[in-house]
Amino acid sequence: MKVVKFGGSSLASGKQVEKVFQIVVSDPKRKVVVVSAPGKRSSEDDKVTDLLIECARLCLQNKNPQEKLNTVIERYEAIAQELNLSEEIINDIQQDLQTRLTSDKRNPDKFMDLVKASGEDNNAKLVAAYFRKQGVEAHYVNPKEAGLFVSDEPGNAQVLPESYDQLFSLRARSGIIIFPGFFGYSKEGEVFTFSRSGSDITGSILANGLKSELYENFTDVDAVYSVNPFIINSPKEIKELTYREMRELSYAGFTVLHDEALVPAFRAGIPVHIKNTNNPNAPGTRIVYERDNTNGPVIGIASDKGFCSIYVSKYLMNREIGFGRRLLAILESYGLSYEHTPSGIDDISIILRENQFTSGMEEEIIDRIKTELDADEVVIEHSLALIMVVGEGMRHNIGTTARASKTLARTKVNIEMINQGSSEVSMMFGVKEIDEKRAVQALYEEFFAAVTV
Ligand SMILES: Nc1ncnc2c1ncn2[C@@H]1O[C@H](COP(=O)(O)OP(=O)(O)O)[C@@H](O)[C@H]1O
Ligand SMILES: N[C@@H](CC(=O)OP(=O)(O)O)C(=O)O
Repeated sequence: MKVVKFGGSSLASGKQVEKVFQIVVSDPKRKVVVVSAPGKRSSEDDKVTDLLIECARLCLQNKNPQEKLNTVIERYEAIAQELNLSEEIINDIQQDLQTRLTSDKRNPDKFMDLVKASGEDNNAKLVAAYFRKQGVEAHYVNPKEAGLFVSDEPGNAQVLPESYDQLFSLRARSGIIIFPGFFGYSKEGEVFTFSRSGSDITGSILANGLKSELYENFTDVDAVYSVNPFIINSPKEIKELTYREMRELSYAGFTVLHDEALVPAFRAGIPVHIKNTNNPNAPGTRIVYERDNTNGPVIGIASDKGFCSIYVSKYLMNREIGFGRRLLAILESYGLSYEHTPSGIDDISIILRENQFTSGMEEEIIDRIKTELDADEVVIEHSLALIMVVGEGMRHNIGTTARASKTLARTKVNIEMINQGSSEVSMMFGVKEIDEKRAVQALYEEFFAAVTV
């Protein structure tokens, strides 16, 4: 059997839901269908999840969410009308939203998760109703009833290991299971969501729990491209990737799959297949343990903005036992997570996402590093982009780093820092945000101009 996940773009309208139905029934092995909330119908449109977040925010500020709420309901209404579903489903959704929006707000983060999760929950009910209307046995299954338990971290939940065994029993159910993505329940029975785009994670958890032969992830592109299609027009499609390569690429900016979504499938050895709802006959991209290494050293180039670096230098830092630990402990005390720590003999840089800083935090941190660690220099550099060049072939190829840095030099992009991943399947270049696009374009030319991926 197969677990199939459809993203928000695949469920944005009635026409899209019809495509989803056709895809599911065309293969009897497609037993479990994980759905997201309706996404954007066009680039100017809103995602239902974003509208729900806005509704919850307004409620928390004691403001009237009615206008936003109406827009959410209109989205479901439009889908239901296109699919000729009865009014009843919309009444149920309306009632469900009212109940959630008038629930306990003493813990704002929990309230937010309860409202956010309604996007997928109500959509799963709607999709199940449509499948039944088409004469197919289909059942909405609630994550609590199925045993999908998660940690109680609002907006960032993690699956609890015992869930996997519980989910296995779903195999025995008759018909097609329509399962809402993006959230689970804590042991206390409260709703907690994964981080944004987390329906990908739900699909992978179910694939693992149900020991599925394949996890198919349907989205709105024909394949994972070797570079973000917003940076290069029609980039080369990737046919096959290893889990390690995809994990690095999704973490570094390939938003087509949530970066945490591979782990459950990987642990159970389940291949992941990315496919296009709008073009299901396209071969798509397979993510597997091992692949043939015939494409050259690099399989993909990802990039992301919004980073900063805390540069710390101190003469004889190399001899000072515990310096790194004490430096990271300062960041830990502010709840900051870091991405990379390239270092030299007397200096170290900590790379982190700059949106984690609250006002005044930066000055305090500089001050503490200077006084507590007696550092000679502490400088925070903002507006950095990280470019990740990824490929299993890099391990066996000499000179890939040299090729990449020469290319950036030729393009007149200054490299602020370099980090060769210890896994040897990636190398990272830090550049100024304004140089990101040019840098990625030049690297793409260098590594992909004459290559089949
Ligand atoms: N390297 C890449 N390959 C394919 N798509 C990418 C890549 N990098 C970013 N994307 C973006 O990911 C999008 C699909 O992910 P997402 O919007 O989350 O879809 P869904 O609605 O199916 O969850 C694509 O439309 C594309 O814009
Ligand atoms: N709807 C949620 C979860 C999700 O996975 O959505 P999508 O499949 O549209 O990325 C979000 O927007 O974060």
